[in-house]
Amino acid sequence: MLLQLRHRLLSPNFPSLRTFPSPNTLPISLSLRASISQKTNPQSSESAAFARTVLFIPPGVELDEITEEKVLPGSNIVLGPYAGDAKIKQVDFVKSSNRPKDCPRDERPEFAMLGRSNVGKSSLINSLVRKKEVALTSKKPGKTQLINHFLVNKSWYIVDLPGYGFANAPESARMDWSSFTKGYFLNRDTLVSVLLLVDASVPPQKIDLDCANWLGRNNIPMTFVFTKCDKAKGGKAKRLDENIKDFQQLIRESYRQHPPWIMTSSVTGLGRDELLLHMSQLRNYWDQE
Ligand SMILES: Nc1nc2c(ncn2[C@@H]2O[C@H](COP(=O)(O)OP(=O)(O)OP(=O)(O)O)[C@@H](O)[C@H]2O)c(=O)[nH]1
Ligand SMILES: [Mg+2]
Repeated sequence: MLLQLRHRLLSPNFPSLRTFPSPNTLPISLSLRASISQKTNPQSSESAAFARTVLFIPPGVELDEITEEKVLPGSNIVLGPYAGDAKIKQVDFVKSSNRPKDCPRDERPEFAMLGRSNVGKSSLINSLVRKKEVALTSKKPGKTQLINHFLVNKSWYIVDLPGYGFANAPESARMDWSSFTKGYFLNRDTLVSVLLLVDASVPPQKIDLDCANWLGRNNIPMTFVFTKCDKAKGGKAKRLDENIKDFQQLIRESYRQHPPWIMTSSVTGLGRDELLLHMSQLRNYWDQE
């Protein structure tokens, strides 16, 4: 069912098949929309290659239908015919599990929040559902310790996970990541996509790239969600844009097609509606397969 989608999202890079545009045509994140309007001319094979490698083109969209308006602001995501039902009317906490096998088994589709401790996973959940304390957050890393399932509109799950890369959490509270990753990510048939959160206010971190590469190698669909994009006041705006661009450049070295990415802030709500639309198109496609 997911194979087709997974394939579209994550084609591991084989050097002989590289179709990346030359570096000077690569867009930087904040000027992506401008770049697209200059380049999405369906008559040109260069622009088709550009669109295919840089944009996330969901099922049901033909290359020659893509216009600038169809790309969600602050992202590389093209909106397709499966988008809809992006409003959150109800959210219910269902359960906390400390083992993957204790997670709900009712076949509803789910999205998992993954990323370093303190990157803003729990905050993003609260922002998406527009409630302050559905998921508990903290200034101190290591707040979320269990697998938490939240049921949205009685039909799909958002899953809050403990962060990785926080060495100072007490041993008893720390997750065994090797058994967790195997147990959860590799066997969770209802996982529509991982939302891999990356802090846009710091330069690319090896642990995030390792995580992305592990997901890619295992054909687990992912969307990169850049967090804390409000931390861009004054001179920091350029730095934030450079962090995102540098991260994307590193990812591009591993993928023939770029996975979807989007810029967000849980403080200002930036990217919230766009991310919900993206999740709706992945979910609706998943549902009908
Ligand atoms: N400026 C800013 N701060 C944020 C944003 N998102 C989260 N934070 C802050 O970052 C800190 C960590 O947020 P959490 O949501 O608890 O992070 P987490 O990824 O769930 O962390 P763990 O549960 O420890 O893995 C808190 O102090 C948040 O207020 C954001 O978009 N902008
Ligand atoms: Mg958390």
